[in-house]
Amino acid sequence: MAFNQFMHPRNIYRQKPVYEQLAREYSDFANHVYRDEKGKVHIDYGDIGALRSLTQTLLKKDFHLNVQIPEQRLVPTLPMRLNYILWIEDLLEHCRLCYQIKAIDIGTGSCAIFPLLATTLNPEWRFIATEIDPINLDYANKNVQNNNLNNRITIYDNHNIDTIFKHLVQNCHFTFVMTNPPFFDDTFNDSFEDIATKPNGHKTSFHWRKMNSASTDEAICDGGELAFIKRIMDESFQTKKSIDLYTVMIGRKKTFLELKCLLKDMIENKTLASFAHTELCQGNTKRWALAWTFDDRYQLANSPKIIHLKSKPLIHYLNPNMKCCDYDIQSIGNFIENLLLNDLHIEQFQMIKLNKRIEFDIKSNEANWKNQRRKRREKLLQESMKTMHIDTDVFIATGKRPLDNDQNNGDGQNLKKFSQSNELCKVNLTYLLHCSLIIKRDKQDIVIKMETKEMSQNKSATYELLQYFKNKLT
Ligand SMILES: C[S@@+](CC[C@H](N)C(=O)[O-])C[C@H]1O[C@@H](n2cnc3c(N)ncnc32)[C@H](O)[C@@H]1O
Repeated sequence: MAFNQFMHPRNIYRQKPVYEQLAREYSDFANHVYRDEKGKVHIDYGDIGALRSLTQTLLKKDFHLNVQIPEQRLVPTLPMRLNYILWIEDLLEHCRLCYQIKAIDIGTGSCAIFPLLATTLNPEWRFIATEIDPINLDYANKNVQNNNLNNRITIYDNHNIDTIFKHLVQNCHFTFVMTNPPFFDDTFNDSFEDIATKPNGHKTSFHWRKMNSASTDEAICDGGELAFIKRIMDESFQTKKSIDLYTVMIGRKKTFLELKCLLKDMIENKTLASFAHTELCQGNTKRWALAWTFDDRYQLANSPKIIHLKSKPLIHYLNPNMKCCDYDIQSIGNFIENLLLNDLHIEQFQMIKLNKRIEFDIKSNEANWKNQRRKRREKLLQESMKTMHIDTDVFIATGKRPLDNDQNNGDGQNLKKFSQSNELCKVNLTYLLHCSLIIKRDKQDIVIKMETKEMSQNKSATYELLQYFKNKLT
């Protein structure tokens, strides 16, 4: 379950469900579990019946949703679908889109999983959910009715209609569009592979098509997901601000990178206001999502995202002749704690003192470690002006001194931007910086080891903070 730690922070399935307990409570699910030689309960991830039962059972247990999924139709994996919905919630929060939320789900499947989950989590939201497959349409309608959601979710038969969604938007405004599009090209040459963990714990790579019960309509469209999403993009250029946010879930990294480049070009050509992207992680599977908008009130570029950062630990050997504090783990830990609190004003950190090491977990949305040299220069300048009896108020009030250059102005703006995003990130739980810092011995030496953690928006903040500590720990 390599990627579970990168699931959305509000995803309840970061904690894997306990199959033994589920089997005790739900008899249908109990038919699909087995015990290994140590007595631990598992399901066979290669058995579509078991996966179907798992999704139905979790929908019932965790969301009180009663759902039927027919054989020969796609079985949605719940944690991944939930990741996508939670990211959309973040985007709406970021854009302050809170009222009268009306959405379109393109290709809702038999389960109508996105509208059912999203309206259960957000009692104000309403959906039009489209489908072309007759069996899916039938089941989606029943699933909506059986859960008494027909006043909030409308299933729409898109069959025989050439456009994907733009016909729904005439004289209507929607808050967002979402879709998990059909993924395969009709040439059947797509090698869309997932990595699965066998019950014995070994990893195996398998061809997804052999593993899922999806019908041809569900899984295949001309040109695969890339062509389908390009059609959505084309239509979005006709509907523009009639929909606040356009979002898509993507199955292949290659498609994601190509679409991201397209969106970047559109931003450069000023045909689009902004766009955002994120990773959606579950178990051993990773998907991607993109969002774009034509409305420049919504600054998607600095919206919350989850990126799986493969980071190498940064290790720094401390100088035994350091003057700032004693060369022992306790003193260095206290010195760093003091810097975090009183110099960097970071309040979101934990310090754990263990027998032979001290560990910190640090989160921040303020980059106060930046521009330390400039800050020192400013302080010195102010002090020297005071002794020269020059009125420093003018400079301090405007933030401009004769020595200031564009770089300095830019940095000031950056700091402001970070503190603004602080407000937003409280809800979304992503940070400008999230890292661990460990102080420990390596033979005779003391080292600090820093590593970027999952809620960090990028890796550079960890490098910068290490640089800051290096300058202080002399
Ligand atoms: C990959 S499935 C996704 C199903 C569901 N949303 C989920 O995430 O499990 C894609 C769905 O899109 C439907 N579909 C394909 N082309 C469509 C179109 N032009 N309009 C609406 N739905 C379409 C398929 O029938 C299929 O159910």
